[in-house]
Amino acid sequence: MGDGPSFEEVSSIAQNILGRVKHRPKIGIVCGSGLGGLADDVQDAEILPYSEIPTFPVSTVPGHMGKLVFGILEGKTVVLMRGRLHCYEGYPMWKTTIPIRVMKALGVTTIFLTNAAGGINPDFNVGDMMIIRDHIDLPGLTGECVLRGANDERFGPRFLATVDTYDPELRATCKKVFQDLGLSQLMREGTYVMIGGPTFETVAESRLLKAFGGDSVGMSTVAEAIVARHMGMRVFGLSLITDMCCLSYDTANHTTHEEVLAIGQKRAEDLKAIVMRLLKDTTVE
Ligand SMILES: O=P(O)(O)O[C@@H]1C[C@H](O)[C@@H](CO)O1
Ligand code: HPA
Repeated sequence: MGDGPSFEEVSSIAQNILGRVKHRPKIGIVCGSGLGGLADDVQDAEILPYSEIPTFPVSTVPGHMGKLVFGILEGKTVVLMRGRLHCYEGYPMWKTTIPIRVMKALGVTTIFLTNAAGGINPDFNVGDMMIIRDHIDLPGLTGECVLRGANDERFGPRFLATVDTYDPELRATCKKVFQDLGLSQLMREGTYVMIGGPTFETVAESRLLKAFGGDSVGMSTVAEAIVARHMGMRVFGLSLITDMCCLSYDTANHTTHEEVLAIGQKRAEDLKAIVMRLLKDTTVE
C-alpha cells in the first residue's frame, strides 16, 4: 500500500490492545486540546499510554496526554483518546488517523470527535460549542487528503462520498441535549475548516476562510472524520470555540495555545455534561 497504514499493521495493533484490556468499546471519543478531563469520569478505567502500544504514534502537544482510556461512561463501554495526533507535529496525515483505524478494528462503530477551534463566524463567542454540520478539508482540497495513496478495500472504498459525514441523528440528539441541560445559549452549528497549523491564521486567511463559508477553524478532526467514514463508522463532531479569529487589522489580537487550553478548562464541566448526556442518549448496535 502507498501512504499507509497497512490493514495488517492496524489489525496487529488492535490484537495487541485486545490482549491487554477487558473492555470491548462500541463508542470512541477523541478529546481535543484541553478537553481530556472527560476521561476522569470513566469508571473501571483501563489506561494504555500510546508509548506502550507497539508502533502506535505518540502525542507531543501540551494538553494531549497520549493515553487510551477504556471503561464505562453513562453505562456505555467507551474508549477515549486522551490526546490526539496532528500533522503539524511532523506526522503524515495518514499517521494521525491510525488510532481511528485501530478503534474500528477494536469494534468501535460510533465516534465522537471533539476539538478546540477558533471562531470565524462573527456571531460566535468564546466558550460557545459548535456542533459540526460539515467541514472544509483544506489539506484535502490541495492534494493532501488523508485517503491519498493506494486504497485497501478492506478498510473502505477508493472513492468516498462525504456529503453526510456528520451523522444527522447524532446532531439532532445533541441539539436536544443542549436544550435539556439549559445550555442552548452556548449551542452553535456550522462548518469546521481544517488547516495544517501550527500557525494560527493571519487576518487575510481568516477572511478567506469566512468567505469560503467556514464557521470555525482548527488543526484536526477532518482527517479523523474522513477515515472513520471510510470505514463506515458514525461520526459526531463538536468544536469548543476557544478564541475568535481576527477579521480586522484594528482588532488583531494574538491567539496562544495557553489561551486555548484555559478556555478548555473553563468550559470543561459543560462540555463533559454534554458529551456524557449525548452518550446516554445514543443507541449503539
Ligand atoms: O486537537 P485540537 O484540534 O483540539 O487542538 C487545537 C488545534 C491545535 O492543536 C491547538 C491550538 O491551540 O488546539
Ligand atoms: N485556529 C486554528 N486552530 C485553533 C484555533 C484557531 O484560532 N483555536 C484553537 N485551535
